Amino acid sequence: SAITSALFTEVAPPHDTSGNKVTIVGVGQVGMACAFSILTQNVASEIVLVDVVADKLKGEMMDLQHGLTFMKNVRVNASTDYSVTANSRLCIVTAGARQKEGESRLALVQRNTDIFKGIIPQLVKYSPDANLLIVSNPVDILTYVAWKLSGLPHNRVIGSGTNLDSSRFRFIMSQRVKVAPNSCHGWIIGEHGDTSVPVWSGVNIAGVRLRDINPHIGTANDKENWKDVHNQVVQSAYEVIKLKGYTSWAIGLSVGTLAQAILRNGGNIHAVSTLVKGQHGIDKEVFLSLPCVLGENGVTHIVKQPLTDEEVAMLQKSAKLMDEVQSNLKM
Ligand SMILES: NC(=O)c1ccc[n+]([C@@H]2O[C@H](COP(=O)([O-])OP(=O)(O)OC[C@H]3O[C@@H](n4cnc5c(N)ncnc54)[C@H](O)[C@@H]3O)[C@@H](O)[C@H]2O)c1
Ligand SMILES: O=C1C[C@](c2ccsc2)(c2cccc(Nc3ccc(F)cc3)n2)NC(=O)[C@H]1Sc1ccccc1Cl
Repeated sequence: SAITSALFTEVAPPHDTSGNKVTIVGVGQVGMACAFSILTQNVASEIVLVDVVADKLKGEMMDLQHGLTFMKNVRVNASTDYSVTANSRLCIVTAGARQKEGESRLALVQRNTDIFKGIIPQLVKYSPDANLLIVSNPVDILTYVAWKLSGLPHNRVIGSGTNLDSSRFRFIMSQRVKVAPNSCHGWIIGEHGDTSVPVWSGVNIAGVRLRDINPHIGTANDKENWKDVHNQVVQSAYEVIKLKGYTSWAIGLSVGTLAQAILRNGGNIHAVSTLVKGQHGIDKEVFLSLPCVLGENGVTHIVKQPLTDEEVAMLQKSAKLMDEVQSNLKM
């Protein structure tokens, strides 16, 4: 235009894509909480939103764009056409149908698997070198589905897994101990949701294991009933659903932290869903959460936690059930 040609002398053609591009598929409650968390944590230089509902997609894009004067160097774009996602370093998938009251997990899985058939191949077509971060539920099975549909190496297909479960556990623990949640340490592993596995031997404050103080911690005959902390992780998820109808802020902050570890090649360790075949005697191709080292090549290491026979048995039970569900899926 007359103004820009009066204003600028072009020196070189600007690149139309930036180095730290993150795509988020699904601009529902979770997807937008992830977008806002990534925006405010300065994780990406460009955020691209994709959804099938064009009006909602454009509205969410505009609403974020109107706040960019308060941010430093980040751009926001959106389209229902996947070409807008080209050269993303990380693609986060929150798309899918929400669990309906009383809906069986298997019904939800097939519905979301069918949705993934239209998403995952498109993401890989335009960003073959990206990491995929799956959030949609049931997240462990859908991370397996995404891996199979993507053809990517399994280390670059990650599920948010028990990262949210673990953050709820640490918060609830912090309320008991009355110190900051990030000073309370504990790892929930295995299958995300109702059947997750708390590793009581690792629950600690400043490296002091609570089990060394209370040897019965996590068992039925523990006077302080610490097992209830894990029960509350599950109950609180249902309570939030009952109170507000969905969950968003905690999962959004969790995904922002995972994105930061991946995009900054941080080497941070998080409980995320990864291919666990060969770990803890699991011989099936299933994705469960274990403490993983995260960087720009996805999951580079899995921490070999010493587990009790009971903890191993719970992981193997989840692995068996998920393998059965996966074998019944029409991919
Ligand atoms: N892993 C976790 O810890 C965790 C936590 C909370 C929610 N979730 C899951 O995240 C998912 C999203 O939850 P929500 O509350 O945001 O649901 P939502 O219904 O608010 O949003 C889902 C979005 O996906 C979009 N969508 C549907 N089909 C699509 C397609 N083919 N392509 C692109 N977009 C599509 C919808 O238009 C909608 O905007 C659910 O599966 C939920 O269970 C996971
Ligand atoms: O995985 C989800 C999806 C869910 C959810 C909640 C209870 S079971 C699944 C979620 C998000 C959005 C919609 C719904 N709907 C819904 C869930 C259960 C139900 F019976 C009816 C509707 N649920 N909300 C969540 O916080 C997370 S984390 C979570 C869930 C169960 C145990 C422990 C954890 Cl850490």
